[in-house]
Amino acid sequence: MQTPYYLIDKSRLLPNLEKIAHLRETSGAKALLALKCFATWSVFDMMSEYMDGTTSSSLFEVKLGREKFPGETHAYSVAWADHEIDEVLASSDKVIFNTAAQLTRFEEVSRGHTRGLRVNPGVSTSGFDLADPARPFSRLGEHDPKDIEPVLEQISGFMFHNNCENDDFERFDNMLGSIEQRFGHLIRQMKWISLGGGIHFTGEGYPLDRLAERLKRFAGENEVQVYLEPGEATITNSTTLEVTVLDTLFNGKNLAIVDSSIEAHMLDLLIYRESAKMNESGDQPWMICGKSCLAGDIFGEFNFPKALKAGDRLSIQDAAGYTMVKKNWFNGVQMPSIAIRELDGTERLVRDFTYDDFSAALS
Ligand SMILES: Cc1ncc(COP(=O)(O)O)c(C=O)c1O
Ligand SMILES: NCCCCNCC[C@H](N)C(=O)O
Repeated sequence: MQTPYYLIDKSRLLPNLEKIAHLRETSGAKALLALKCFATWSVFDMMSEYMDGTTSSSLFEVKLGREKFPGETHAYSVAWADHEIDEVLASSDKVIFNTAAQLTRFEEVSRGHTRGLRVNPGVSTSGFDLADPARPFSRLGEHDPKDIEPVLEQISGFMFHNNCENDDFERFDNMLGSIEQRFGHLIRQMKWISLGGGIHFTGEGYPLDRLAERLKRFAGENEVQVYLEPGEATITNSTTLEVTVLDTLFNGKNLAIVDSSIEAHMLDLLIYRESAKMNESGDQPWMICGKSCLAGDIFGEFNFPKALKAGDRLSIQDAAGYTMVKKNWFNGVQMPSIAIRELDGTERLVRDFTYDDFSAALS
């Protein structure tokens, strides 16, 4: 297959899905895939056997969830536009408003639909200001019980999303405790509560059964159906970005230029200033660089067993979350195709991109 391409390996996706299924069974919580993180629908048939549906951040994600992923479709957006709301309602099972003002604005048109409100608990686990829903002056949800009380009658659920790559169960437990302390009297008047995404419960060594027990207790004590919205936890470590070395040079360090671009194909790494991951080792350090014009288009520095040369194939690990949904045509760099490795080891191409797609993205 011609590089670059994202390779979704079902045998690496499966263990995550099995953990999700275990959590659902033992806790009673429902799990919705957060499409903002991963929306490559060619594997939705498999994922939907282990999950309850999808949640969204826009009208188009709502429509994709409804069209491609069997099960429940939750519709959330930071703000719905007047011209969107009819389609949002037609394609969703629940609509979640970000503010009481949006709920009020669309109260009449959404009457009869299952409705919820995003609540911002004011605490989060994000180490990144950029991804911290509880950052100062956050626009993400209502934070004051006084502003929520007047609209309580119109809703049956809340959505909290305040975790970010949180692999620390104690921290999750404490934060849920503080949510109960501050909003418990309101939660107990609801039928369902979504606790959002950002819990790294599919990670190695995560105490899944303690999480299940905590969620079950939360659901029981508050008499609510719990939902989780895992994005990253669902697809972590399932996918690689397959690239080829196009050129090498030396400028104080060994540099290899590959047929991909961090800015175009793994943008989150650049945004959050993180290195890509590679399963390589050896005593030869190489900097792996992208082919866009951006000086800092660098995937990271890795050790290899021998010198790299043009034509070498490399696999960049953990390339599913917030990659394919954010890929772009910067510099007109060839957009990676998407391929799937089936459970029997066979690989098939499910999407490739051509000059026509590049041209059609603009006018
Ligand atoms: C409301 C909501 N739910 C779920 C998620 C998914 O988070 P993660 O991919 O970290 O699990 C996000 C991330 O932005 C979110 O904002
Ligand atoms: N790896 C660096 C942090 C990634 C942040 N995750 C994506 C966004 C997140 N779900 C959010 O709540 O904004």
